[in-house]
Amino acid sequence: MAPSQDSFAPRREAPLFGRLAIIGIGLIGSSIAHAAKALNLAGRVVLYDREPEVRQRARELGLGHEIADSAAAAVADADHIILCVPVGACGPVAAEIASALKPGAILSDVGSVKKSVVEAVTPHLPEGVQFVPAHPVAGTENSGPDAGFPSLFLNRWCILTPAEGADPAAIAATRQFWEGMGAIVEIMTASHHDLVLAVTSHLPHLIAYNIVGTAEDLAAVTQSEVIKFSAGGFRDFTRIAASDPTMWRDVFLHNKDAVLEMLGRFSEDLAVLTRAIRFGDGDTLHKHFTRTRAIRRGIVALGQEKPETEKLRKD
Ligand SMILES: NC(=O)c1ccc[n+]([C@@H]2O[C@H](COP(=O)([O-])OP(=O)(O)OC[C@H]3O[C@@H](n4cnc5c(N)ncnc54)[C@H](O)[C@@H]3O)[C@@H](O)[C@H]2O)c1
Ligand SMILES: O=C(O)C(=O)C[C@]1(C(=O)O)C=C[C@@H](O)C=C1
Repeated sequence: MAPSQDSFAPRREAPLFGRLAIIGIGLIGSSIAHAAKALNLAGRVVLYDREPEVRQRARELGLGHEIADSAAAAVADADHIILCVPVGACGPVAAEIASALKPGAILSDVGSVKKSVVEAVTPHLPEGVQFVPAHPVAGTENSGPDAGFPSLFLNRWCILTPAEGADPAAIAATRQFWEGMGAIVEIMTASHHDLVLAVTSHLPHLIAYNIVGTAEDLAAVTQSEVIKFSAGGFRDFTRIAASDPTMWRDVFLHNKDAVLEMLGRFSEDLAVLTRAIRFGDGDTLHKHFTRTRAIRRGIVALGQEKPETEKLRKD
């Protein structure tokens, strides 16, 4: 059974926004739709996706209050608009909806990369529309309109990266919206966001994509036993490596500099471990593994580990 509405965040008595428009009905767009409707964060939740079969599925699932047939129709008269499309599509979608945005509206997004999204969206912003970029650091390896669930953002970070001088009221409303879905909001610059996420999210995905590909390439040598014996660490990598190819292609193309910087550091550190193994330097290995174990325990102590959310999802 899905968690009851009140079990993950309190329902608002009065909606925060009159009309919320969500462009892109995948994992994140459908999760926001579930939560915003259940928690009364918006009086009317309108969704649009460029794929007709996704719109059809969203209707069958009863997502939001209405599925629009064009992006312009979805955003017309909307107070808050969230782009939930792959990062490479944010600029083109902003161009598509620009003339339909009403003055005073707050435009936002959920992209996993922030600097390139800001650069792509800002030139299309009409006078009187505020852009408050957001990135909920919450997700799964699943995509599409069936993948969403309302408690996805509960106790997870949501990073806002407003430009210097952005309207404080628009930032405050965006913060309230994400806090309303149970997220913990932090504000930083887009560049800093991209550097931090390169190491905490983008690099781990690249490593997972790489190791699963390598194992597959070695199938002949291992007699395909990678699949049979993949109960432990490798299985965790396969979950991550099952993440959406379009989304992750865009992440790496749009956070190139930060990912390459972190990949360089990663390769240097890997060389140190490689040397320790080659020369039987157990002390170096033991010290390193002790340090990383402490990091994991710190994350668990901070409550940033996922099982809580996963559990809610399965209930
Ligand atoms: N998946 C995650 O774990 C996760 C977590 C946080 C943020 N994000 C970010 O959220 C965004 C969406 O990711 P998702 O996982 O929901 O992806 P998804 O693949 O589940 O959904 C994306 C949807 O966008 C639609 N779309 C693509 N281009 C479009 C366009 N031009 N106009 C209208 N619709 C369009 C697609 O048809 C698809 O239905 C991405 O920018 C991603 O970086 C993802
Ligand atoms: O848990 C997962 O499946 C995720 O990959 C989620 C994850 C992450 O790296 O933490 C992936 C990309 C998003 O931008 C935010 C969250």
